[in-house]
Amino acid sequence: MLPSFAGIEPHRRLLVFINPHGGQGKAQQIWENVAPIFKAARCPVHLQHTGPAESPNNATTLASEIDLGAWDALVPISGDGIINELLNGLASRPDALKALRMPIAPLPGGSGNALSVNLLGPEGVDDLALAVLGVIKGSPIPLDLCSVTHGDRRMFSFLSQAFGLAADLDIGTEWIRWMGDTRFTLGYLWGVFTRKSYSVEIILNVKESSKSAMASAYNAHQASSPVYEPPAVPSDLSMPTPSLSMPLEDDIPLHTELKADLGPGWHRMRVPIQILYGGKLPWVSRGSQQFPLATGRDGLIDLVVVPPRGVQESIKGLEGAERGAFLSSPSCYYYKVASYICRPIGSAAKGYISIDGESIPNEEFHVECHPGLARVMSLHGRWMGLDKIVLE
Ligand SMILES: Nc1ncnc2c1ncn2[C@@H]1O[C@H](COP(=O)(O)OP(=O)(O)OP(=O)(O)O)[C@@H](O)[C@H]1O
Repeated sequence: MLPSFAGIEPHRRLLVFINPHGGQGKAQQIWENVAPIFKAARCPVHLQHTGPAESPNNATTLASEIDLGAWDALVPISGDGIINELLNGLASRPDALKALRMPIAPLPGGSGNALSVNLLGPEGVDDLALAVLGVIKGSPIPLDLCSVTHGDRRMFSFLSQAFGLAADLDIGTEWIRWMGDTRFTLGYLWGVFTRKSYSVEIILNVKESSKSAMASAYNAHQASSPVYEPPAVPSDLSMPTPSLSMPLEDDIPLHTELKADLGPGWHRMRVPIQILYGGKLPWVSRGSQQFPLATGRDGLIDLVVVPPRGVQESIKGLEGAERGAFLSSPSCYYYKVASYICRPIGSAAKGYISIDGESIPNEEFHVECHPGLARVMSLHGRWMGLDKIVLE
């Protein structure tokens, strides 16, 4: 047995979710291809097809009713939308903290498959056998979750919150999902040529804003990170509640321009932007490392803010997306925040807001990060970001 597999219980009991509608509609076929491997590994399996939002087989509803003692992992063959639904279903239970420790072990079956890219890397995500090995022999690692509050609704996000062009290119291209992740590039180009600016008020609790300090911390983390780490248990065992109810109008220094050097503490900006993108994991799709400084387990949200740019500069911004090259651009602002609020203003209040790739109503939303709430089955024991960040 490989040393990395020591301590892994064999014959995992797997609850497999198939979304026949996800991505290019290949989930069923993927299952038929991999089922013999699970049989050979003698993993007891139960298949569950998911249904759309209003159906009783909606993944959120299914996860809220799972018998936790009956399974060792949940295996969605889907995109990131079903993973978001499963996490929200687990989080909705009275025993949420325990339920969220049920590992999610994804097999990529959507169009973006960002969680799988983060677990296996952009090349590894094409290797289905590797993903299957992760289900059978992976180890659970902690996953920070973000609590997103909008109106009177609260949901959990594991991947990203997007506003401006970043949301338009995702939600606005749902109708061409058959293209796979090419739809994101086309959506970006479409947005660059048609809409350039979105007015927004951003209130953020900054922990770090120096790119070089963040890069050094990231490099130290990547160099020192043990491959297998016991899952962290959240210190607060009550479910976290939104806590952004402080008086906003008076107590926060007002910044009318974007600045790179925001000191620690609360800041407010009223600015036109092209992109506002918050996230927890390096990759948002196979071709795009939007949060290259994310370690996935620092209890902070990586927040990228891009001011309006011309067509040429915007297209240049695509260069090196797979290595997060935009990070070196002085016109892209990158912050580590504990929480933030986004308030679309004026005509921007008509655009899309995307949470983990799913659309929510366009209205003010609040985000805060809760470390280590969920578990994901990982073959490598860490997120597959760059080994080292070098600012260009
Ligand atoms: N049987 C079904 N028929 C129609 N829609 C479904 C069905 N099952 C689930 N859904 C819906 O599919 C969406 C999630 O799809 P999924 O995450 O698998 O793929 P995706 O959106 O293409 O992936 P990605 O996020 O990687 O782009 C959710 O909105 C969910 O409600």
